[in-house]
Amino acid sequence: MLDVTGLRKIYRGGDREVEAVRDLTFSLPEGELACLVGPSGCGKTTLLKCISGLMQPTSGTVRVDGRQVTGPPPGMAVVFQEYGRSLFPWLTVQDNVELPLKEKRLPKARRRELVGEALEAVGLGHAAAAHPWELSGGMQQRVAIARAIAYEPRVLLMDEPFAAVDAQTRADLEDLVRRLWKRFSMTVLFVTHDIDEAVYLGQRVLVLSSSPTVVQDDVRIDLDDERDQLSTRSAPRFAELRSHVYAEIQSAKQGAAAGGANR
Ligand SMILES: Nc1ncnc2c1ncn2[C@@H]1O[C@H](COP(=O)(O)OP(=O)(O)OP(=O)(O)O)[C@@H](O)[C@H]1O
Repeated sequence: MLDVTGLRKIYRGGDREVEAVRDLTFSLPEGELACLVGPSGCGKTTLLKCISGLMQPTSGTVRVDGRQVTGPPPGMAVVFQEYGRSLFPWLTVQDNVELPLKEKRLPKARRRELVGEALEAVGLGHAAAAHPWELSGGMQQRVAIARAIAYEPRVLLMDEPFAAVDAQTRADLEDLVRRLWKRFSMTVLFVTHDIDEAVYLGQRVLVLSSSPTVVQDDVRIDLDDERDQLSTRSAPRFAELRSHVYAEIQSAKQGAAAGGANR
């Protein structure tokens, strides 16, 4: 469903060049939930911008469902970290969620149906008439998730979506993402700084090296599909997987400190 091949991105400004992403290749089959972790500044956001067609790579290709991405692809939705800036404060929750569906030119009755279903799915059916500034941070992020879901995406990209919410809300939102992923059968690429979050959520964790970036490791998460914040996180296998991913990230950082000698 998502194929990234030989992706390279160099930022150029004046006489300065930053090679943010060197050579990234990976594929996500339809319906997979994969997490992407890597040291700060390794190019995670750059990668997502290239996948979502917001930015052109310097070389390499991104394909969604076999079609090369040259602009925002149909059937893809993105949830960003900064929910406060991604919702329009002058629109109600209902209108925020409905806006992309108007762009899609769906008839009003269908729009209302999708918005209602998405808000119910994130537990905000009661808040349709509220404005974003009347909601807590966690609720605003659920509105952003509802807006993405209502769009009926086949591919959902999430860029550190829970970085700004408290730990309890974060755990609830993680479980929400897994429920929605199963219910709507989407392909999900979830970017996070948090190793525990990546292992808890993903079927697979892609570990990126430090900049300039390559895929350092691709870890299959062989935990039980039914996950639970208490029992999954206290399972011995969870601890093994998290230690493995942690060690990979440390080695990526050391590789960078020693002159970028990553694989
Ligand atoms: N517009 C830009 N112009 C020049 N350099 C940039 C630009 N955007 C990002 N970079 C550089 O590219 C590299 C990767 O940045 P990016 O934001 O993609 O990393 P990240 O992994 O998302 O970071 P973090 O985990 O800290 O959010 C960094 O060295 C950054 O300084």
